[in-house]
Amino acid sequence: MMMIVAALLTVLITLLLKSAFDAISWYLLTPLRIKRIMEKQGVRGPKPRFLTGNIPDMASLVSRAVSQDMKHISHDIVDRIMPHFVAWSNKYGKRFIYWNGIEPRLCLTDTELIKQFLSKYNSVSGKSWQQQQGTKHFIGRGLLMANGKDWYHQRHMVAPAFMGERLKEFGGHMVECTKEMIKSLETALEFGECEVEIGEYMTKLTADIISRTEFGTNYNKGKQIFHLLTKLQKLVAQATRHLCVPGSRFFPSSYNKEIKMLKVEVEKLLMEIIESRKDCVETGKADSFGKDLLGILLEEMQNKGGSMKNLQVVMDECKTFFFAGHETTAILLTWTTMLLASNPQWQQKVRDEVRKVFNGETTPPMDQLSKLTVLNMVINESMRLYPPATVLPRMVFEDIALGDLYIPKGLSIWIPVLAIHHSQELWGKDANEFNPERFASKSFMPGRFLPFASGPRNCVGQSFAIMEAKIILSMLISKFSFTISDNYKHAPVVVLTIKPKHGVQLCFKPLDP
Ligand code: HEM
Repeated sequence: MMMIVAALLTVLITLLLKSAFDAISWYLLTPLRIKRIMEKQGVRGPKPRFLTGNIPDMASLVSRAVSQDMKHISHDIVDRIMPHFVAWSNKYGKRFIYWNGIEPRLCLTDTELIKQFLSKYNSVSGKSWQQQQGTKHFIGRGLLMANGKDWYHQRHMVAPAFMGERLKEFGGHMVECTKEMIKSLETALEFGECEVEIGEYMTKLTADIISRTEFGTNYNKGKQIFHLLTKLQKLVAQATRHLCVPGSRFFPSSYNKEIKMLKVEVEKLLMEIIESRKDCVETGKADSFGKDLLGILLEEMQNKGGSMKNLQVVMDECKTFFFAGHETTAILLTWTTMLLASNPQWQQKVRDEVRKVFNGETTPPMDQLSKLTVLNMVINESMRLYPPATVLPRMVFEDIALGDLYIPKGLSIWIPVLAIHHSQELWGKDANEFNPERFASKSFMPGRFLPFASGPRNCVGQSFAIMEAKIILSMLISKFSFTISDNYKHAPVVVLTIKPKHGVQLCFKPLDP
């Protein structure tokens, strides 16, 4: 008996010692090692605090910078959105290191190194533990958060859904949903409302489009799921703030409990859709799982033997695509309409082009979308000035050599997309002006325009998003003219993506048919 107790105690003590060593290594030794290696190479940065690193400094700089609205519409917003980047790059130079909690991050603005890193080192870099943990209950290990072999497999599974004929089929959903949005705008105008907060319309529209793309005929249940996911996203964002406190994810806090409850509810609804699709195929009512994204994922799962693990991947993927594909596109559309409303000459140029390409049709001919080159220039300029994803963080999992830098395993590379997009050095003196003409020539420097990231791990939904933006904007602009309302207050802020704090109020006028 004594021997069993002694053996159990030994195991327990060994486990405790191992956990203590892992925690010390994770919270102290590894970060200090990285700091020393980077300092030897002349890369310095602000002094971190225990556990929270530079998070409190960032939070206070940002909250001061965005405390007031801007006096007028100016696109000179880097000081406002990334005051910490401006302060630290002025003090420590173009490359500096700062601490997101216990995670050291190397800020990199050198376009050549960025290009090299994103294209060459994809297989040894990815999403950090902190990023994965922060989104675990929300999007799980879907494509956006997967690493290594899992990422490779998932990417190859979903990529075909966003190419060629499949993409064109999704275009049909986009046109139908946009028609409904235009109808509701017309109804609002008939009731005498000429001022509209366009962000709300765009958010609803892109959510409708992604629900139909993912769930086809189960679209209404899809919308219910996405409503719950939006709630879940807000709670998860709150919980993420405490991730630097060891063990915080196990705290029985009210939001941790609510997160778990919502997750269960979302997955229950997803399972109902999946089970009904499987039933239809098994009973011969349908000969495939469907042509929507869920159908493609289920087909793939069946080919792989269909274990419970795969089922979890399918559910995580459905949640990921809603998250990654809906808010980003809504934001792009909201900023682009704001830019077109405040630049009437460009609005007219786009309208003239759209009329020529539509050639009397009320809906865009799918095979002619590539001819909307002026609109494409405007969309690019909008994403340059207001990139929905303002930063790209990637963790390095193996020691690598990047240009003249030796990057140790465990360091995250932090690419400040917004600052790069506004750099006068890279874009010229008018970097903060709206000038779509700069995109007239296709030969722009690689590494300086990164709205969709670049390299093998770029945005898999890029063509989908551009097609969606072209369809929505072309249909909108051929029906209405719009100007900025006097009530619009320019106040970009970052809440995950870069958003207008008070929305974008526009005055709409129907055009003669
Ligand atoms: C204007 C719209 C969009 C922008 C600006 C955008 C931007 C991005 C960026 C910057 C990334 C890389 C993120 C990172 O690795 O940290 C990304 C990845 C991703 N995006 Fe998008 N995106 C947009 C629309 C979409 C749409 C419409 C979908 C799907 C329907 C989508 C699905 C994804 C997925 C699944 C990933 C992860 C890809 C991977 O890791 O392999 N995105 N997006």
